[in-house]
Amino acid sequence: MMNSSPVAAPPAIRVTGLTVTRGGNPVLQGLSLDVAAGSITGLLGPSGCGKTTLLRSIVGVQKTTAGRVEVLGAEAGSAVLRRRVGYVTQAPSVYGDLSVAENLRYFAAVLGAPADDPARVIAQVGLSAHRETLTARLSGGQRARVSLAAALLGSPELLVLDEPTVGLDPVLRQELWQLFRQLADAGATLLVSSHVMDEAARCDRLLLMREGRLLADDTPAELLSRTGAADVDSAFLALVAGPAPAAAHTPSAQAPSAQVPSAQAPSGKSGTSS
Ligand SMILES: Nc1ncnc2c1ncn2[C@@H]1O[C@H](COP(=O)(O)OP(=O)(O)OP(=O)(O)O)[C@@H](O)[C@H]1O
Repeated sequence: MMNSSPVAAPPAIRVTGLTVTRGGNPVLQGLSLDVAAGSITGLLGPSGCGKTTLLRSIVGVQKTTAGRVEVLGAEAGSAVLRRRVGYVTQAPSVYGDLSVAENLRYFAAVLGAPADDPARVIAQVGLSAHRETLTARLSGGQRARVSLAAALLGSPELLVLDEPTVGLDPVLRQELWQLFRQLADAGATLLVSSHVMDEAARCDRLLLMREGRLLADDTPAELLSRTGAADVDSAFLALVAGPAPAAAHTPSAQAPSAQVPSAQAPSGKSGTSS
């Protein structure tokens, strides 16, 4: 007889027992989580809780002490992931002395992305009117969008975005979240960190972190109903005040693994560091 139960798609990211120490301090403490493919997952938590460190571990540029990080079925940082993962760091990593279009043409050439990709990604981030402007003359928010555009080159399957909406006005934030949704609808997986809790409602799933541990891994609706809170800010406070953090779930199956480190980073930064 055929088994009619649906087969769960493998997660885009699987983190198992991840421990990271930076400057002698434990920053991530045995973190386990899955990120579903084709969805937007928000990574939320107060400044210093370890969000960037987790994202760096996922793109393979962070030295880890223990545990395992698998991305799209390969070991985080594997060479095979170079064109499949886009990463936007908090600091825009583009050249100030090149125009927007020159930056994008340069990164497209480095990545071997299609020749018409620069124009596509410039339009996606709403910078077509500034394509010939020197990047150093752009506002902070515009520069951040050039960085985002670079990460969109080659249409990566996974986008890891570290606080992509910081410093943007509400209209631009809304437009970027619409873009994130379009990308997820087209099948991409997005992991987006933020400490703006009101962005949480735009995500399919939320990972709430505190002091290197996972406080919650829920949909926005589950998080609110579980805590009885009216918004994510209050839910976070309720969880902090609660008796014990929700246990981080342990993934039940292992995805296939692969080899060697290095991830697509617009700045061309590579290698791991503490
Ligand atoms: N290069 C480093 N050396 C030593 N400790 C570090 C280093 N970078 C970060 N840390 C420490 O690691 C911890 C987590 O930092 P991380 O940048 O991951 O936090 P975050 O949640 O992303 O914060 P924010 O929201 O402010 O960006 C912090 O306590 C920070 O002081």
